[in-house]
Amino acid sequence: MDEEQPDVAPVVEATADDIATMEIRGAAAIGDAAAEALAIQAERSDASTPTAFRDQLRAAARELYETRPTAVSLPNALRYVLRGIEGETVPELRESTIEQAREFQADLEQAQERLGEVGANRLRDGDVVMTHCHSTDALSCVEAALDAGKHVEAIVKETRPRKQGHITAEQLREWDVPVTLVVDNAARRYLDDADHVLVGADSIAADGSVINKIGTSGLAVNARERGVPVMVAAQTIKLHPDTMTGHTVEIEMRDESEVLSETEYADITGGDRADDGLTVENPAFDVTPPRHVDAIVTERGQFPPESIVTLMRELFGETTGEPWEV
Ligand SMILES: O=P(O)(O)OC[C@H]1O[C@H](OP(=O)(O)O)[C@H](O)[C@@H]1O
Repeated sequence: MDEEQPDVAPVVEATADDIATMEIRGAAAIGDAAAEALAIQAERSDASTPTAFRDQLRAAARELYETRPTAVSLPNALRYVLRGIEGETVPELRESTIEQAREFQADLEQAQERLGEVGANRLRDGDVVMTHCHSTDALSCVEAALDAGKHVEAIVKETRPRKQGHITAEQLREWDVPVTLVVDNAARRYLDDADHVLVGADSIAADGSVINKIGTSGLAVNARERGVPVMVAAQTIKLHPDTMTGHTVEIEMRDESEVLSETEYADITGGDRADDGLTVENPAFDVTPPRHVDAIVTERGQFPPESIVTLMRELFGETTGEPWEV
């Protein structure tokens, strides 16, 4: 007999869809949205028993989890909320879920602010940062430096295929930071004008590897060659606990349509959609080894990448498992 699927609020499905299509994007924003969706699921739950309530929440968590595989802020957010829930009755569980989600969201905001202050210490008055993609953690370092009265300029990489560099440029211009926008291929040339490479992270592995937007690793190699320090801004929810037990981080492969439009595809294949000889690969992230990273800046201070595992153990212990296994 088929078991009945627990009811998941439509808002959870909508959030999952927005994460998958990148309407909601950026590791911190994804974690925040996931916590919010669980809070709304709890608020709107029609469960009549505590077991049914928990089943619904677990189903919601699964749906959110299955959207994008690389940013660990998503499972970390789900774990934080689900593991903190207490109560014997449905109203108690409801209240506790909402409280946990709000606590997570508040911590997230505070952590980013604190991280910004830590990261700003690395930026001197007059420094030029080169950015890749759009990271709110990275930008919080610039914001804090500006608040401290420092002048900062930026070389912003466009970041193909989705050009999130434009979002970075927009934010920096709002803050009146002079911006030079360059295509990704021009990065090496402009590294000579940069004092720092400043990027965010979707996940940090136990060995200090940084998983971030595709193109970060090449940029870091070039920066090392040019003697430009690489600074990674990542709140501790970007630390990937599974990597402490040897798991690797899955790299999301996205649709080829982000790389080639239908017309471009047709131009290459002469109109043949079913050309087996043409493969388009679109990995969203890559892995930068710790030897190419100078510092990981978190709300708990800055760390050489090789020592990040100490902080991971302190924060997560050795526990792993799927977020809904509580
Ligand atoms: O959490 P914050 O610092 O905002 O962003 C962290 C990272 O998330 C983004 O991924 P995507 O654009 O969601 O694929 C970028 O790779 C960025 O560096």
